[in-house]
Amino acid sequence: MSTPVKKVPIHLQSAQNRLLIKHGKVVNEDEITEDDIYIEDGVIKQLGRNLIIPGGTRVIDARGKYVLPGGIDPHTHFEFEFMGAKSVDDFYQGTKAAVAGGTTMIIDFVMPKKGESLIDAFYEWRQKGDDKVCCDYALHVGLTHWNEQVKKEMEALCKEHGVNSFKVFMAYNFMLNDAELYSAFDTCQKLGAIAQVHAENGSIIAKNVEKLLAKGVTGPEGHELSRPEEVEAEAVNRACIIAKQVDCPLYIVHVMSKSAGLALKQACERGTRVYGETLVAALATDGSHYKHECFHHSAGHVLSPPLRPDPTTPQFLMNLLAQDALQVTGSDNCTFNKAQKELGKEDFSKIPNGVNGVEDRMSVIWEKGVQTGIIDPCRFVAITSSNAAKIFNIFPQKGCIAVGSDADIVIWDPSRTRTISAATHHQAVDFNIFEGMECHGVPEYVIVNGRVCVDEGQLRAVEGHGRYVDTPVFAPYVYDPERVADLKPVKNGTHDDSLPEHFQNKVQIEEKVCPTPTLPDSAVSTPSCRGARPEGQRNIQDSTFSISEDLDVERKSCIRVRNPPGGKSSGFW
Ligand SMILES: NC(=O)NCCC(=O)O
Ligand SMILES: [Zn+2]
Repeated sequence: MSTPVKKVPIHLQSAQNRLLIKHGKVVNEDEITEDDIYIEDGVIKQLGRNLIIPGGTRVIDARGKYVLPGGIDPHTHFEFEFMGAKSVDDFYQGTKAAVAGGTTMIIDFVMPKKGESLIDAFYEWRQKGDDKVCCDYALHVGLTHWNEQVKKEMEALCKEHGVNSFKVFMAYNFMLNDAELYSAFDTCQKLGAIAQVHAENGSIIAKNVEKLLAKGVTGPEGHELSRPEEVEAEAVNRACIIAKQVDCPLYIVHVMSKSAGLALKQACERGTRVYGETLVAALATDGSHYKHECFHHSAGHVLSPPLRPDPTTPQFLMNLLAQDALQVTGSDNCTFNKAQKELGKEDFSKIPNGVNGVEDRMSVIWEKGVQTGIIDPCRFVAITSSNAAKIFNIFPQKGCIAVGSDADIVIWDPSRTRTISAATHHQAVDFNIFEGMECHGVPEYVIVNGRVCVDEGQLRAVEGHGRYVDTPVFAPYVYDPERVADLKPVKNGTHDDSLPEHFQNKVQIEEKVCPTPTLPDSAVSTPSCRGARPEGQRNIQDSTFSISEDLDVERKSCIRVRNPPGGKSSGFW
């Protein structure tokens, strides 16, 4: 376990804002190149061979290693009050663990209580996250009820708070009915947002739970029995049909079963704009654990939708990822300790739902996907970072190794192995669903916004080092895929203080909101005004020399960017 590192005042930070990564194999979603990477002030400034760089730059030798974009985990629940308990990984512990495993950005879910203002809940989440995050983060917002006020607040969240995704639930006691789903999707479409869906038929589940408990089935095995896979598949299908009526792009979170994956694939073939996320849990474990004699073991695996009893499910889902029938992997990290899981000791329906995964996602997916030969390293990058960055409209700032992109980078040693255990992981939770799994692929260095946060395997995460990142509406990869061919990131060359071409192509620039934007329009990147950030905190190290001094990240943040609405299409990869 590492010791937590507290925020270091700017004047005491040591000089290490310049890094050169040499001799590695640079993996992007579309190609592998043998380039060196020069990083300064948190941004990739040069990519290529024989780079001319300033003296005093730290050099990391990545010979024999892959150099990957840092992972983006688009599905976490840190410090989340749910089913009578609060998840034990907070934004510090959770993002620290993320970084330890090679993830450099997470997207968490703001979850308003039923009837609560969405904006109030958003601020509550910012308060929980801003000072604690060890890596960048963004927020989706849950719609736990539906009315005109919600609609208004969705608009404000999109226009003023950098939110472009809203999650609706078809299960739990805050689920929406079909008419409400229709209105929520319609609103998302008009705003240029993405609708996310927890797809399970909540009414069927409630009846099944009643029946099972009446029959005396009270243990964790009842969890999967009450939510069989057709109950998931039916909801996926229904959500797709509803979304298609209003032409709303849809993102199905945590696809956990073969039937649900196939329902999604078929909807896509029928012309629905739908993207699918599966979980690392679903790719590496299965429902056999619900039959384990130890309550803590079986309850430790309870999440919704459940792991499936069919042991061929994990490989089936990996194949769907390989075929691009699914596009994204998340963790749905929502961790409850053994004592909290005991809330459901007498009744499986009261076991707080959720498992770990934010730390182990990268290694486990490498093991089950690349090591087995089902996917190659490029596809690994696509499903662990680039596709999420595209869907949530932060590509190529994130999810990409290109000139002008954030220096969120993992140097990955495919020849080393590690064995996962709750005894050695960095998460707060006292259980690990991947206990004992040996994984090839270890992050030897993890660079977060230009700072080396895992250094030769040693975790040096910094509380508060991350920023809130806006996710602008009308993601071209979702709303305007025909234009995507023009949005190629710059894969070599030097940052010359002007906006990299790929950013120019991508965005319409709109100066507003912040009082003193002094940066020229040409030097704009995607993140926009973020609140509650002390002046200077983003500058991670002292610097007396810069080859591109004009690109001041703090000032850069004061210009908003917005993507224009575009045409429609049924798919983009
Ligand atoms: N998935 C789960 O079981 N817990 C987290 C909440 C949710 O995503 O449904
Ligand atoms: Zn979730």
